[in-house]
Amino acid sequence: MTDEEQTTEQAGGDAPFNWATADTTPVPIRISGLTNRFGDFAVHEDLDLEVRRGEILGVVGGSGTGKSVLMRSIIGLQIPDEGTIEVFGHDITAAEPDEEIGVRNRWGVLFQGGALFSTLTVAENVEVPLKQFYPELSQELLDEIARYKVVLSGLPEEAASKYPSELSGGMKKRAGLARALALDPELLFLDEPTAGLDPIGAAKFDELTRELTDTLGLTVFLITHDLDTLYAICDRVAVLADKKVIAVGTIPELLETDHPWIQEYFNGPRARAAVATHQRGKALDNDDSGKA
Ligand SMILES: Nc1ncnc2c1ncn2[C@@H]1O[C@H](COP(=O)(O)OP(=O)(O)OP(=O)(O)O)[C@@H](O)[C@H]1O
Repeated sequence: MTDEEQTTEQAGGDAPFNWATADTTPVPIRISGLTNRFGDFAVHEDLDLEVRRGEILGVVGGSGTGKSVLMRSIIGLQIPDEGTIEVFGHDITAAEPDEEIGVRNRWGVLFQGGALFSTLTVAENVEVPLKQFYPELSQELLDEIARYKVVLSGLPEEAASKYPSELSGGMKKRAGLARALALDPELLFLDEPTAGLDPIGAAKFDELTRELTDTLGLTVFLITHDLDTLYAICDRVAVLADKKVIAVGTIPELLETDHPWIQEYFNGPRARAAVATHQRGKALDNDDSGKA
C-alpha cells in the first residue's frame, strides 16, 4: 500500500487520516469495566477511566469511594475481580513478570504520608528503586542521582543525609516525591500530597507539581480532597461515586452535570473560597505580567 493509500484508507470520508502526524503512543492509563470487591462489598463496579498524556488528573470522591483502591489497582497492588487496566498499552492485570517490570519503572508513586523507610536517610530512600531496577549502578552514581532528585523536589541538598524523623511534614512529602521521581518516571501517582500541610506549604507543593509536570513531561494521577489543588493545577477532574467514575472533565464541565455530590462539592462554601483564591492568584499574576 502506498503512503497516500494508507493515509486515505483510514479516513472513511472527508477528513483524511494522516499517519505521519497521528499520535499512536498508547494512552498512559485506560481502565475498562473494573470491579473490585472485598468479600461481598464491591468498591468499584464496571468502572471506566482514561488518563490523557501530559495531564494532571485530579481524582476526587467522598471518603471510602475507592480512590486509593483504584490507584493500588493501577500500580498492580490490588488484583481486580473483573476488568482490564492498561498502562502505556500493557494490560497490567495480565502482564507477565518481565513485561510488568518494563512498565513499573515508568511510574513513580508518592503514597499518603510519604511512606519513607524510617531507618534510611532521604538519599538512601531515593536509592531504593534505583538499586531495584539498576543494580549495576555504582554507589557514587547512586548518590549523585539521589542528590539531584532531592534538589529537584525542592529540598536543600543537606536534606539528603537526614533521616525522615528529622524532617517536617512538608519536607517528608518532598522526600517521598524525590523517591517517586528516582526512575525518571513518565507517570506520577500522588495520593493526597497536600494533606496535613499548611496552606502555604500546600500551595508550594502544588506549584512544584505543576512545574515538574510541565518541565519533565509527566502525566499525573492525583488523589486529593484539596479544592485549592483542583482549581490551581488540575487539567481535568474525575469524580468517584456510586462505585464508578461518574464524571470526568474540567471543573466548568463538571459543574454542568447535575449529580448532587458534584454540585454540593463544587458549589459548597469551601469550593467558593477556593475559586476566590484561584481568581485572586490569577489577577495578581496578570498584574505582575503587566508591570514586566
Ligand atoms: N484491604 C482491604 N480490605 C478490605 N476492605 C478494604 C481494603 N482496602 C480498602 N478497603 C475498603 O474499600 C473502600 C475504599 O477504600 P479507599 O481507601 O480506596 O477509599 P478512599 O476513597 O481512598 O477514601 P479516603 O478518601 O478516606 O482516603 C473502603 O470502604 C475501605 O474500607
